[in-house]
Amino acid sequence: MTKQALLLVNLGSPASTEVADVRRYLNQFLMDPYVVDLPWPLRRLLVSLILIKRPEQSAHAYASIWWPEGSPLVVLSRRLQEAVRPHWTQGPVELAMRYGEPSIESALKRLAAQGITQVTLAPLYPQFADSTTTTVIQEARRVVRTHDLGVQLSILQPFYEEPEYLEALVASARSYLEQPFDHLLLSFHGLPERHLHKSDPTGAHCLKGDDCCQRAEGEVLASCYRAQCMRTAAGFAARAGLRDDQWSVSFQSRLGRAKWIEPYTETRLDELAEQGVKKLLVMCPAFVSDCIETLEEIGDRGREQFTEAGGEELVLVPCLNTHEDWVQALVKLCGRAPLAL
Ligand SMILES: C=CC1=C(C)c2cc3[nH]c(cc4nc(cc5[nH]c(cc1n2)c(C)c5CCC(=O)O)C(CCC(=O)O)=C4C)c(C)c3C=C
Ligand SMILES: [Fe+2]
Ligand SMILES: [Fe+2]
Repeated sequence: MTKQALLLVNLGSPASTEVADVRRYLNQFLMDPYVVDLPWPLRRLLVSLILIKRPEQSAHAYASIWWPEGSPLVVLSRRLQEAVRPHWTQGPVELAMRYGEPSIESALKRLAAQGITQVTLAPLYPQFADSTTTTVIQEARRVVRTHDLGVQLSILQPFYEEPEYLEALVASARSYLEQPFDHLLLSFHGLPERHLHKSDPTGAHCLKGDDCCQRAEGEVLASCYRAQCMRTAAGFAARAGLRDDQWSVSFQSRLGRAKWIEPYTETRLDELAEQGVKKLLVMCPAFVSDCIETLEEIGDRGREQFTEAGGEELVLVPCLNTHEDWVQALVKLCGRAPLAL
């Protein structure tokens, strides 16, 4: 029987916390036209400006969360790969990173060298964005085409409101939700507003009115990152049995001067402390593996900001990582991935 390989793809990290490695990683990441979506000369100029100070700051942040085995994101992704292996019986399970190593190119070439012709590509992002999902798919297609690998791709679709994903999220958070808390903040990675307008197929829906994301359906929902985040949050809250006043949504990791989607996590942390929230739970459902954005931005800086603003305790709920229910969910979702045209 023809083997069906599974290729899990996460974002990637620098090779080490050395400033030079962080600069190389940030350059590859930010020069991706799906991430900084400006014409090449402007993108080159802007990224070069960012690369003056950012590598040093980011290297410092990475050093504060780095594990003896390496970057948490890469280590946790490897552990996920190992956990998925025994359940994916159709063929080999490979892991790649969109930026840095192991690359999508090396993983696909390795599979093709084993005679694999069918690959299920799994971008590990629950919500769709050009800067995550599209760039992974395009890179995989480029590699297959350029190296004439003769590989046919099936592609895991954004799973932001798939019951298996939401139920795994609830199971992974259960022990935290059972303890007393004042509020749950669901903090998603942010996105420049411009990216939403670009992927809005109607050109007239996104960011029009306070409830455009709640109203999004069909092709608008399929391409709106913010609307998908709202669906994840509402689906999670309903399954976890939370009242509407017990939770809210925010967006973190803003970079540069452009307007990013709101509300900003930084603003919400101050507001919640001012409103008298003492014990705050924070979950980050845009990330399936803990990484610098969860461990450092929320777990370190966010915690400090919240307590300085008057809060008492910020508890970071771990990402899905290798939770058993998530492993089972991922295998099921990947098993249903449609063949790409
Ligand atoms: C224009 C810049 C960025 C966009 C757009 C963006 C979208 C985006 N990113 C993730 C997931 C992750 N991002 C991570 C780190 C990270 N992101 C940016 C910038 C943009 N992201 C930078 C510069 C960095 C590096 C860290 C830093 O210098 O601050 C990570 C973690 C990587 C790690 O090694 O731990 C993840 C994961 C999503 C889901 C997303 C769009 C929705
Ligand atoms: Fe990012
Ligand atoms: Fe939208």
